[in-house]
Amino acid sequence: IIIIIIIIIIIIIIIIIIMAYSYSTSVIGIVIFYDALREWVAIESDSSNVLKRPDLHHMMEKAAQKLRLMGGMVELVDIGQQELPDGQTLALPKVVTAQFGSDPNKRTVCIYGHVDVQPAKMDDGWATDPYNLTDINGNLYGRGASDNKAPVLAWIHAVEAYQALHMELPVNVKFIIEGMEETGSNGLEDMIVAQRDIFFSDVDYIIISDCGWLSRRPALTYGTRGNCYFFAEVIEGPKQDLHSGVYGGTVIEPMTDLIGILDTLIDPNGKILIPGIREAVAPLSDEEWKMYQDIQFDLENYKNKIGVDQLMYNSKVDLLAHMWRYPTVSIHGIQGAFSDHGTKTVIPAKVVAKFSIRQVPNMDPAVVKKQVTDYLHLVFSKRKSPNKLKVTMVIGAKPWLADTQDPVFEAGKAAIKRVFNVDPDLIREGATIPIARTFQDVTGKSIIMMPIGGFDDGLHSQNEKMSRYNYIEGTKYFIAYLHEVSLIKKTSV
Ligand SMILES: CC(=O)N[C@@H](Cc1c[nH]cn1)C(=O)O
Repeated sequence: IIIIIIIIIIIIIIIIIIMAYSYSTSVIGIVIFYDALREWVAIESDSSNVLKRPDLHHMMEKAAQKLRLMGGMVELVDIGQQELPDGQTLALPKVVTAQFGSDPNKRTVCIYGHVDVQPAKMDDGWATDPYNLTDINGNLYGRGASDNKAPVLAWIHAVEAYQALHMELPVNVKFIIEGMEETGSNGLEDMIVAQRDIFFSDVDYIIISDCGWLSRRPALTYGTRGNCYFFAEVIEGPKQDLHSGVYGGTVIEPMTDLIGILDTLIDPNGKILIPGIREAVAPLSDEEWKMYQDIQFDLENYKNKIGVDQLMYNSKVDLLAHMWRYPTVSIHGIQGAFSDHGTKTVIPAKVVAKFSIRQVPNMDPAVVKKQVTDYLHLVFSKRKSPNKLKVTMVIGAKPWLADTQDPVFEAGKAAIKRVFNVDPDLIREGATIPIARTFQDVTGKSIIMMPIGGFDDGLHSQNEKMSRYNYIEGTKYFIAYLHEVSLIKKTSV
């Protein structure tokens, strides 16, 4: 009996030691992850604010240094200058490239991410300082936490995990990290073209983790919409703003012309009225309909999340289809309009409408530009206004769509199954990641989007966050993916 008791005590002690060890290592792991994200979020790398450009340069240096310390072959690639509206120029943040391993017998993956952020200030309505990562109930709040600093770090931690365990990386891993994503990835396309036969020559797959899940269920993303962004200016009206009491009723008002033509873009049921746009859209196949049907998505949750009682469509399939694979027109604003508090009785002399049309297969931004311009001029001419209309397309980003049968998606599904023990949703993204299509067109490589962001992370909004769960489990998922993607080689070579 004494011997049995001693054995039981020894077993209990061993169990306690193992539990204490695993707890302390997981705590250390969490602290390391947390500290890394805290340090990155603390840098106000807002690419839209020229005054923050030194912070952005610092952010790129910091990312490069992190990869250097891990033993990566790192370069900071100069991508030139940005031309500002006032004609001045400003150095673009360098693009960080890094490489871990160059074994020709292994697959090579290239991780794309960005470390610039959208603007954020307390006055916008943040509950905590946007640049001081704050942990509340398992959520890490801070600007850029989800978009895109934690996902970039999660990929870095995945490589670190192999290193910490003294395990050989199963694939060669490259990184391409930019600092201008939030303002249109200036300079990156030229860099990709220039590096096509150099940096990208041995890359098999390009991975982007710059989007989110649709629900609590992990997802793989196989498509994004593009975007054509227009300015419609009504000009050559009065030479300056006028008093509406004194001049109202005597002049043909630019704002009335503008509102009149804007109202002809889309009807109240969401039907785009510009001839040719709807006709170009690839039809919804039965297979696609079935895929949407199987996706976990709750319309009531969605309504609650955005705070509306009624949506444009009442069925899940219709809603998802209009979110991902049909075009839409959004009117964003009117420059020159009176928009302040108060009751200024002004007739604005010159107004510029900003609107955009999300692009889907098989739309072509060059064709859309002509369709929109011709249509608006026709509608405007019918008004017989003495004012002039000028239409310009300032962004023309194409949609991206991947083949979900590509082995790169099978590897993603297997990694999700391994870590989360569920089959992922295969989803599309209504927003635009212009560089995805550039990667596809320029390099010809397979692209996959592997989000780890939550559906409620508040990207670009107040109180952006990344949950601890998604950050940590997301890192495990990336570790598993590097393994799964290496198996593609074994079966197909
Ligand atoms: C991911 C994301 O939010 N992308 C932006 C990019 C964009 C498109 N047109 C202008 N900017 C988006 O709005 O989709």
